[in-house]
Amino acid sequence: MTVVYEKVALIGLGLIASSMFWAMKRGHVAGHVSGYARSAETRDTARRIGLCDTVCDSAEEAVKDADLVVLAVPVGAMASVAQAIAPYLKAGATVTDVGSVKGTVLSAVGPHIPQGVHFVPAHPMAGTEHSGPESGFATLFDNRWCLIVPPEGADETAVVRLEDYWKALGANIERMDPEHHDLVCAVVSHIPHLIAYTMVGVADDLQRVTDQEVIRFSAAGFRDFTRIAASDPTMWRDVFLTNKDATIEMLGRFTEELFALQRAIRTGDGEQLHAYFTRTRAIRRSILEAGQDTDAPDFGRAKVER
Ligand SMILES: NC(=O)C1=CN([C@@H]2O[C@H](COP(=O)(O)OP(=O)(O)OC[C@H]3O[C@@H](n4cnc5c(N)ncnc54)[C@H](O)[C@@H]3O)[C@@H](O)[C@H]2O)C=CC1
Ligand SMILES: O=C(O)C(=O)Cc1ccc(O)cc1
Repeated sequence: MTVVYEKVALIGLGLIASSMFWAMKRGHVAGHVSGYARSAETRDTARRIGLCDTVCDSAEEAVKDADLVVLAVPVGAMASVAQAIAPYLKAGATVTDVGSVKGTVLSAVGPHIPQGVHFVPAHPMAGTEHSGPESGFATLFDNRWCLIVPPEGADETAVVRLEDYWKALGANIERMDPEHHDLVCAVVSHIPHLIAYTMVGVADDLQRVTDQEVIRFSAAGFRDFTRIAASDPTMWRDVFLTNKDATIEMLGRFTEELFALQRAIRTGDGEQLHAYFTRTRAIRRSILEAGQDTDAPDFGRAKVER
């Protein structure tokens, strides 16, 4: 495979950045990868496991001469990181991010990007409940979607180059506008996480009256919820704080449906329940047919060979 960017800088060295690094190495997608993480402990870990060609002690040093700068920090930290690196960006470079929310990133990061530097946000629709520099693996993005969300008037050559980069990491790409992105992600990712957090919280409350039975007898469905509810608290706090409108809107629809099902149970309307569950089963089948089933229970996924 050919090198898409000669020098790539990764800011934030967690699950997504480390997976990008291993995928870049696998496909020879970048000539040189530098990395920076805020904590000295993360930088030490990165050096120990060979994550990045150079681990820098400042963001300034990491982005120097970079053709692509990837912001891979929680959404709430994107703007301050962009502000800090702005004076050191090379003319003609591209800044991208991998944040789970796009409207806020565009409005908060965009103003910090200097003239002559391209800004092309992106969002890989792939992840796990694990975080940190040791959780990444090269195959994370294989056959998964990466949504590309260019601001109005973005340079087409820079956008296509970033798309080529994500394809080289194994992903399929699709362009979206930020409002649509945030609505779609509220449905397919953000609300499901909120529901998982709530279900596990309810079970934890109940545990106090059921003498550990929730843990002892937990069935597969509940275990799937606990996997999702083990996701990084900082990352998910930021997702809900920055995708407020779409999540509130979708949560409203969700509670309406929940009340409808509650009513069907109370009134003994088996037909309605059966019809509903038949419809949702078909959705699962269509996901499997599309080959997007990498979220099936697999508690050892992060141990996949890098
Ligand atoms: N975890 C997932 O499944 C997915 C996450 N994302 C997005 O990717 C981004 C990164 O997520 P992960 O790699 O999972 O997170 P992570 O928690 O594994 O890594 C985050 C990194 O950012 C650093 N960081 C945190 N606050 C910072 C700050 N204020 N300044 C500088 N560095 C800071 C941390 O030290 C760490 O190195 C987030 O914006 C998240 O929304 C996107 C797709 C999937
Ligand atoms: O682990 C899971 O089930 C996920 O849903 C991963 C994920 C988390 C956040 C994103 O913005 C995209 C994908």
